[in-house]
Amino acid sequence: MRRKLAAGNWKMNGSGAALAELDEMAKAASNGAEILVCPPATLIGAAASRAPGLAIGGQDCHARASGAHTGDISAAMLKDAGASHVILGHSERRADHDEHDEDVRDKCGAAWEAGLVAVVCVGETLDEREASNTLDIIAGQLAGSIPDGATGHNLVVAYEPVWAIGTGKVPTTDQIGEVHDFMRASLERRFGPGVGRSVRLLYGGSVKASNASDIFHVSNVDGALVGGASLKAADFVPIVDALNAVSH
Ligand SMILES: O=C(CO)COP(=O)(O)O
Repeated sequence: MRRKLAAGNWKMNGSGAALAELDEMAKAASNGAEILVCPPATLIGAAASRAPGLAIGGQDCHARASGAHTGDISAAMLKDAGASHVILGHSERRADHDEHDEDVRDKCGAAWEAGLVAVVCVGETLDEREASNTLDIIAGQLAGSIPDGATGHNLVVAYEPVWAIGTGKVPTTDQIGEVHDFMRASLERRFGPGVGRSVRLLYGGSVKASNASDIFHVSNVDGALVGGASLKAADFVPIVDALNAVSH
């Protein structure tokens, strides 16, 4: 059985005052699903101290352990600050920082070296979907962004269609199911059935309380990676509740 995971990506939002939101989120953490919050790096230490019942993650790490990389943060530093997870290869990093699959793969290796769980993001653009290239894009990103050595403990994969992020547009449940079943089969083929079946697969892109339940009933959806609706406990906790209400 894969433990369900509700993950929040705060992106570049939140100052110290936002940490109060974690208190209500932490209360929801005893009901089954694991809850992961990835605040800006400046808040990781305080978030981890304030809400020990939540998993706390970074939103990126450098591929190297240390060195002359001004402004960057290593995986070991995230771990030292209290993080247990790190989001890697988010489409905003791929677009804004010119990150490619090889970069994500190197960062993933660094995350594992530091003992962090990597939440590797994949997803097609609207042009790619309209050209019927979605599964090819996902196959390439999975193969290129995940190093050998994945396990159900060190890897989570998030399917985030770029066109669904922050837009209010959500794929149909059939479209989500097609990609998630495809990702499951790809992981089983590459890493073997045991590992392939144990890696958790999240859907991300305009998840809200109103659509969460339908999404969580899709096969091979083990949870969500939530952006805007993870900033406030009043929005995020109902999503966690919807996840806990699903029995598959
Ligand atoms: O990018 C996302 C999470 O990583 C999704 O963002 P939204 O939930 O705001 O669409």
